[in-house]
Amino acid sequence: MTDILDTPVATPVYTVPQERKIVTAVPGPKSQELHRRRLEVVPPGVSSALPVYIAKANGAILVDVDGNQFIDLGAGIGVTTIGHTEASVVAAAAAQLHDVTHTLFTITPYEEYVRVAELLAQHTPGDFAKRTVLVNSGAEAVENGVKIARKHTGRNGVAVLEHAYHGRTNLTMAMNYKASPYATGFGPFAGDVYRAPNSYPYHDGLSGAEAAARTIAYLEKTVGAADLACLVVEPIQGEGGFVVPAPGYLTALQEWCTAEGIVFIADEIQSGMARTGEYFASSHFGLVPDMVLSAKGIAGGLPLAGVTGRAEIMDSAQPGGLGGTFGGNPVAAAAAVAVFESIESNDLLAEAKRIETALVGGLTELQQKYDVIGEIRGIGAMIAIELVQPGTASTTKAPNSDAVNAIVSYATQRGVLVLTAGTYGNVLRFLPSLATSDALIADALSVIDEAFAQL
Ligand SMILES: Cc1ncc(COP(=O)(O)O)c(CNCCCC(=O)O)c1O
Repeated sequence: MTDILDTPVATPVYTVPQERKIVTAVPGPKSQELHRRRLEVVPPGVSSALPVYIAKANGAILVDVDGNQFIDLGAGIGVTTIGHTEASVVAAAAAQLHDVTHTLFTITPYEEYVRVAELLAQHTPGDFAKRTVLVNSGAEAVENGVKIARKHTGRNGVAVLEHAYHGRTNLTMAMNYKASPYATGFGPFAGDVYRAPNSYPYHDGLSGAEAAARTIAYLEKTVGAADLACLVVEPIQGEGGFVVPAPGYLTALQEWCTAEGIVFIADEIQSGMARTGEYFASSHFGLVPDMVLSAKGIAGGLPLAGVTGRAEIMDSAQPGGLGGTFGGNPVAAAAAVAVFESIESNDLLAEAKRIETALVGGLTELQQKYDVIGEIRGIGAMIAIELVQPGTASTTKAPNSDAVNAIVSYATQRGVLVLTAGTYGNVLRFLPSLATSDALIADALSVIDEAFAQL
């Protein structure tokens, strides 16, 4: 039998040369003109990390209106995981646009929604009956996961972890750890949300069992299991800085939840959909969540999110209790089917592992040169470096956000788009699409090497 790794993966055909190219100042003149227009009609609350206006995107490359080409190491914060304008996604969405663009699934359903629910049942961890409700955004998925857990348990309490991020709606703002810029001034916030210490091995030095005992003790004292509907956990914390918990931490939390009748919800909105080399990061930790939340990469750039859970939990919601006008839109659902098919046909789980090797190898070389690189962490194509003040990597590990900002600025001027993260803004995160070649990663890291040398 041919090993899947021996199966030739089709060489993708790109519509944009996969190379970095800077031909004007960044931002260029056309971007600057567009920015002037934007300031007249878009509030500053909608900020842009890099105010260059993108005219085309394909594979791992963004092309701005001035003809500059950027290596995109952010994928729109983990959305274009299989590559920008991936051919099969474009074809599936285009075909669907000609057939059905909208009916509202809760009025007259259509197959694409059902097919996505079947694929999520197949690829989320756990061999049991599952149900999925499709919505439009990650925060909407979190909101629906919480309300279904509350209905199922008859309890109100929502437990979350330090350094978590879950969205920008009223409930999810209350669930986030960092207030600014997401929540400042936007209160009052939803109640019955209880935040406990997480596992952050680089800083706490705790084993998974020790960190889990701390989390559980905190929740038992501040709210009590009997009042908790759910515990919502990112297997790898995204906006919090790609914090990978200590081995055993997450399964210890899940065991406690199971024993106490608390719904364990894995927020896989940033870590899911092949990003880490598994369909869902939970699999790396032996987790079988009661509910898995998906979004971002699921539809290749189109807005779609899923709440997938044990049938007996999901079926707690009364008929008509779940829905929304655009939830599971046919075009987004068709794109999602193409994403799942592309992950299989192009062996993208292996590509994520390839990218981990390329990124970790290159970043390890940089860490040997620059002592401000405190830790390299992450899994698959979800890798980050935490930057610390010089000389503190093995002592206080004091955050160094100035270095992060200087590196991002240097890199973007030279055609490499890399994103920040972390509660203290001192994390550089790498979320490249799985279409990013080793050569592009090496080129991008050479620019980041120059940036470190300039610090
Ligand atoms: C784990 C996790 N859960 C939930 C969400 C929220 O998903 P939405 O699709 O942005 O609502 C996210 C979104 N993270 C990026 C936010 C970007 C921004 O708003 O500036 C996440 O990472």
